[in-house]
Amino acid sequence: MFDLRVRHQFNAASLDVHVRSDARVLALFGPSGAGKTSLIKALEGSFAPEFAVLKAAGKTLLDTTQSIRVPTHRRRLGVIYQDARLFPHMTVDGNLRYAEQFGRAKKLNGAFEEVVDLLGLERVLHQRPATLSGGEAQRVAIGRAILSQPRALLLDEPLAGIDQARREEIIPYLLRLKRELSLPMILVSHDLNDVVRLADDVALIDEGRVVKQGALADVLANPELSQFFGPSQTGAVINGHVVAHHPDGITEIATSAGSAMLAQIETKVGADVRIRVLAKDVMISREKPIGLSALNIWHGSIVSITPAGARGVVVDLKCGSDHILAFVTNRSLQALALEVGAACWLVVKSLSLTDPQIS
Ligand SMILES: Nc1ncnc2c1ncn2[C@@H]1O[C@H](COP(=O)(O)OP(=O)(O)OP(=O)(O)O)[C@@H](O)[C@H]1O
Repeated sequence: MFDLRVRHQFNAASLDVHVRSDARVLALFGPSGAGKTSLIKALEGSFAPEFAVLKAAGKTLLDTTQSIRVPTHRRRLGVIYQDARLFPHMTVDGNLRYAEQFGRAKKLNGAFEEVVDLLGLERVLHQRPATLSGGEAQRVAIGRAILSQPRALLLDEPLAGIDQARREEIIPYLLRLKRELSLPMILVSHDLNDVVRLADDVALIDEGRVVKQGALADVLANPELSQFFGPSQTGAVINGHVVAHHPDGITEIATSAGSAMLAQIETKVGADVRIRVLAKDVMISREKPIGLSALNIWHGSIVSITPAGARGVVVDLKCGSDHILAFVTNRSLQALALEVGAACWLVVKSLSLTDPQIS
């Protein structure tokens, strides 16, 4: 749905990227100054790179080799920035109707009500932007973008200016958009939690280059990238579905690795979830552990062992059809005689399973 090629030399930095994705939600992830915003600006038309071939949802928006340059106002991209940028003198209703009216000549019957409902905006329709919380303002900005009937949504750090509690409030709405609208989206973020919850594909960008791109689970399970993610963020994502909420406050999730138990979540029984298993939270045992308080004990075999810094390695384990990464010190590597092909038991404390969300 996106094919984005950009080359540009700034004074002190250069950008040379080719990002491709057919997924519903593509995340651009990387540190500050990596080049993510420049890519979004090139797409929306506010930055003209020296070389670019930009395609979104089947339409070529810019091709410097063929002098194709769709004017900004005809690119039909809904862009959502860190700040909501609403018209301050209009109510929420006015902001949304403006987008509906000027977005495209053809008004879609029922679309307004549907978007208001989708984003939970009924209660604030008659308020002015100054009286909205950051989360509400962002939801209005998203609604406004959708009502202009874009070919794609570009979300440039939409949650960056919002405190954690409000972020938790917005993410379910973004997941709803993803589920209910057939609109390709690009999410720019430097927060891996947001990427894990929303994206299907991810492109890792650093210093103006693509470090890696592909399906989210594949990229996050790549042990070579532990240097990029760092010791606290390295970890695989596995998919599962909720099997039961037990009376003792534990939710049980079925995964290909086995049952995963975690502190109760609100997601309905049967719903799909994603679970992030951080490499620092996984212990390895050669024997089946007994008498441990940890609730998640899975069996797997070692696929690779990759050096990660001076003190340890990242062990890639295949459990069922999933890959799980574990940080292991060099001392434990020796003591357990870990090697490729060895069968192991993995121990993950229930509370270490993080960020389950509807996928
Ligand atoms: N107009 C410009 N003139 C000079 N350098 C620029 C310009 N725009 C971007 N850059 C440089 O290009 C690099 C990429 O910037 P960009 O804003 O795209 O990064 P980013 O990944 O979006 O970072 P952030 O998350 O901080 O917004 C940076 O080194 C930045 O200083």
